[in-house]
Amino acid sequence: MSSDTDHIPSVMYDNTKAISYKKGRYFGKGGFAKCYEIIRDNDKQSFAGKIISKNLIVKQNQKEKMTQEIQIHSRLNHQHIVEFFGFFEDHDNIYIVLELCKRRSMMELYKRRQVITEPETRYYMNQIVSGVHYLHSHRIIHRDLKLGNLFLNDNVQVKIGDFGLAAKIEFDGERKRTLCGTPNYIAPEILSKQGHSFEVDIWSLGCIMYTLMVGRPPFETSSLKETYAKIKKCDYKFTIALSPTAKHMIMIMLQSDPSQRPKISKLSHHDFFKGYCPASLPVSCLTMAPRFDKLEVP
Ligand SMILES: CC[C@@H]1C(=O)N(C)c2cnc(-c3ccc[nH]3)nc2N1C1CCCC1
Repeated sequence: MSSDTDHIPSVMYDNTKAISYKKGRYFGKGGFAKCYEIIRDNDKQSFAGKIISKNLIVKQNQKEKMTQEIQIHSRLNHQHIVEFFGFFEDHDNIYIVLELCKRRSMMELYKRRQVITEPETRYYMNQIVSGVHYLHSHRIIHRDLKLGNLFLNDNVQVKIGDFGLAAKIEFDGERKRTLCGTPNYIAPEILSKQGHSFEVDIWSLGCIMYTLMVGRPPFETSSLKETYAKIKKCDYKFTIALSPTAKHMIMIMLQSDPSQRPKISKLSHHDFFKGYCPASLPVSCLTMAPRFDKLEVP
């Protein structure tokens, strides 16, 4: 609930770096945060600001989660991860300064297009897999990979964001037991509290690829309880014809047994990526299906 005690000033000061920002247009809510475009005064560069009222994070564990998100995100540096520019606070709020992704996220793309072509799916999955490979090689699990966290910049490049549920694997073989929050594409081992690790992100990637190519999430039903039952039984069907390699790639990611799912390093070599993959996509692809003249040689 948005309490009206939130006071978000029109000018925000980062006293540690002596930088000030002007508050721009409102983007919407992201968890506890109210999100705005913020414009840096000295060079007029625009950023995405995540502004969290201190009234909302009073409990110790909420403070710890906030610190964990900042601690994890601030150390990341990759072409397909949202850039983290810094954070600061004043009496009322905590401010997180992030890369502005002008084309918002793949959720908007999905809402406009419903389904996308195989070449487009290769283009997006290639970038998402590259970003997740970086995370896993730095022992970070994202744990909430979903279309709304896959941001798009003006060049239609994917940027993985929102590390609010992310965790660091501290030692080999560590299985996380708790997850405070509800991931959108939640893996079966989280539901059955078996302990979880990197494999949950592979499950989410399977859900993302299925949703992009079929036009709806694999386990969607009218109630959360029913959806969880389908996830536990791994009960999903392909209701439209996909190419054999696309179907195979989705199937190996959507396996109940986490140990059977491919590691992220293996995924990038899957046969699915051997088909035509555009080097870039025009912004028109966010609203209309493209026609690729380099169609696959039969
Ligand atoms: C700041 C939070 C979140 C985010 O993490 N990023 C990187 C982001 C970037 N550009 C945008 C952006 C919105 C409109 C143009 N760009 N939005 C971002 N969001 C949205 C804001 C509302 C929910 C999640």
